[in-house]
Amino acid sequence: MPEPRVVRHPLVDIRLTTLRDERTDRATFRAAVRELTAMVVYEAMRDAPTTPTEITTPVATTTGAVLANPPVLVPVLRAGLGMAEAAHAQVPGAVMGFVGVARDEETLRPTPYMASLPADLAGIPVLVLDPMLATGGSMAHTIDLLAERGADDVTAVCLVAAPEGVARLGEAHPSVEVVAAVVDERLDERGYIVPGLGDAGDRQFGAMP
Ligand SMILES: O=P(O)(O)OC[C@H]1O[C@H](OP(=O)(O)OP(=O)(O)O)[C@H](O)[C@@H]1O
Ligand SMILES: O=c1cc[nH]c(=O)[nH]1
Ligand SMILES: [Mg+2]
Repeated sequence: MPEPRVVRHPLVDIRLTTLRDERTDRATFRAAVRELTAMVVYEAMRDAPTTPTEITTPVATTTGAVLANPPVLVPVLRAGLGMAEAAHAQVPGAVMGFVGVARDEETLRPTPYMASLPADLAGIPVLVLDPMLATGGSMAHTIDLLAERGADDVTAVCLVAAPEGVARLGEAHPSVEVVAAVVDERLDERGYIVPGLGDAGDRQFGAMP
């Protein structure tokens, strides 16, 4: 597995600071998730091949570009839902699939509850959207579902990743690339990323009763 690709930029750093700050309210947190997602998806698509296309401007004809192989976007519910619109805005032609998985906070194992994905993903780039890569269990489960459908070009697009999750993905799915806004220090004893930002789902949508 390649080293995770981290987006180094002051505009990334200031939004990460907003996300990390416990005083940030829900609406501001969601806005920072959207803004940061645009930047991380931009980086994740850096090497996407394009096909030349002839167009005419008001002044002259010229050669433009279209994506040769648009990706499928797969937000992981709930927290990844906050990334979906911003990622779609970057890649408007993308098809979107959905995976629902909640981590059992006792065992830290992923509990799947839904999947709505294209049946055949062979040869199609897939960007999985989840703000948090902690133990890596939720992402590994999602990529298992994609692999069952033939996916062979998967990128995990995260905002905050832990070294433990990156390592686990490297073992379970060595060909998967991780693109993140930051790789933090470690997990704590409850499986939370340190320093992290807390529970990304709760901070966007509220704690589940
Ligand atoms: O790498 P892991 O140890 O599996 O943890 C990461 C997962 O935890 C969070 O979701 P959560 O389970 O809290 O569900 P939610 O999005 O509904 O809040 C996060 O969005 C990831 O999906
Ligand atoms: O720090 C963490 C770990 C898992 N899920 C989150 O939302 N945050
Ligand atoms: Mg959560």
